[in-house]
Amino acid sequence: MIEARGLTKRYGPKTAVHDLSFQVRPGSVTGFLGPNGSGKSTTMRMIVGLDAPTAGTVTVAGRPYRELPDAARQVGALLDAKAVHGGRTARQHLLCLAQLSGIPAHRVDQVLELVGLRAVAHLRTKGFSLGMGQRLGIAAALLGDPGVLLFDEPVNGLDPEGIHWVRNLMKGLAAEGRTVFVSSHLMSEMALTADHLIVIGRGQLLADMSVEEFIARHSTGFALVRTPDEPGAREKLSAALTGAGGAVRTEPDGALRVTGLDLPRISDLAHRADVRLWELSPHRASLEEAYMRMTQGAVDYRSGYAGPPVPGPPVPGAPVPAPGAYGPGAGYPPGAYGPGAGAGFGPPPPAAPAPAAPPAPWAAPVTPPTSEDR
Ligand SMILES: Nc1ncnc2c1ncn2[C@@H]1O[C@H](COP(=O)(O)OP(=O)(O)OP(=O)(O)O)[C@@H](O)[C@H]1O
Repeated sequence: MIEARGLTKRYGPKTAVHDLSFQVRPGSVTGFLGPNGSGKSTTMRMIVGLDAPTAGTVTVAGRPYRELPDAARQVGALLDAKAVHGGRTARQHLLCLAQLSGIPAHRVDQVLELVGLRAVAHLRTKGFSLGMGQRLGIAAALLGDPGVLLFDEPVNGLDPEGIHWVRNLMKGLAAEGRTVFVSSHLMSEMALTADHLIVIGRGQLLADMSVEEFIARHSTGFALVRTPDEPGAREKLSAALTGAGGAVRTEPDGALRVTGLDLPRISDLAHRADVRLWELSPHRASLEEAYMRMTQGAVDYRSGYAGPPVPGPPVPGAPVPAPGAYGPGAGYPPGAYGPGAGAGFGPPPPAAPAPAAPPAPWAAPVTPPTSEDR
């Protein structure tokens, strides 16, 4: 188990991690999610003693990493796959690490096989592709057969087959009872890989819950309501909906996004307010959208292109939804989207976790690089 308490890291005036407290438990994959620069790598570095906390503590199996007896056999980490001496072969690189930690040489061949690099073990790592480098980093993390594993963005640079392999590897390691902590900035990836999520933004904890709970809380239904472009129509409807207990926001395209009221009620309220409707359709927020909404105030680096619509500001006069307005029970009643619930209902939530993959054949062969790569 990994346990952080009030963990804080400041670099001069910059607070990279602020008062983080969480536990990462054995037997499951815990996803560590946050936008770029949110403090994931800093947190992981503090877990393995590469950075000292400014305040607070973080322990592995009850002790700070540096006080762990035989730490290399207890904790394995992939933090920076590029931190490899390019002049060494993959096997030499792992042998050096093994010797430093008193790990027998035969374990090197085991992990090379496990990560699918056996065929290229004799090649210098400077010719390795990004994906091969990631596999080598994963092999290094597995060398000591540790009970606690940390992976910082392990699918970076991997092709779909490699991503699938990493996913199964993480799940397999957790199924063996290990503690698996894996960072990513992709909610969609974590929804498929992790059992539990720790979400941070600007170094602070935003969510700590199971993936199931995250889905239950954030994949709530909402209705999109569109009125003709008549003066005051939208405002009149918005007032009627909020008066009836709905939460209303304006989408960038002018549609109203309504939670807390079912479709027939919205229709009745519109009728009573004498507002015509051009659209009344049910939707579900995707997990990616929920994650973006959760972290949008905590993004350090934003592109000029705003991307897909994130809910806009509340309609003038409409109350801002209370915390939890989008939470359990705030959307349509269970089954409102189910079979037979009505025509024109939207698609199911797109990012629901996939069924567990069958036991993984972890070793996946890698194509050796061409001579140009070397
Ligand atoms: N050694 C350092 N000196 C100064 N600032 C640092 C240092 N390391 C990290 N930071 C800053 O701390 C913040 C958190 O960085 P960190 O690398 O931990 O984030 P991250 O969530 O891992 O980001 P990414 O997903 O982009 O890797 C950033 O603003 C970063 O610039």
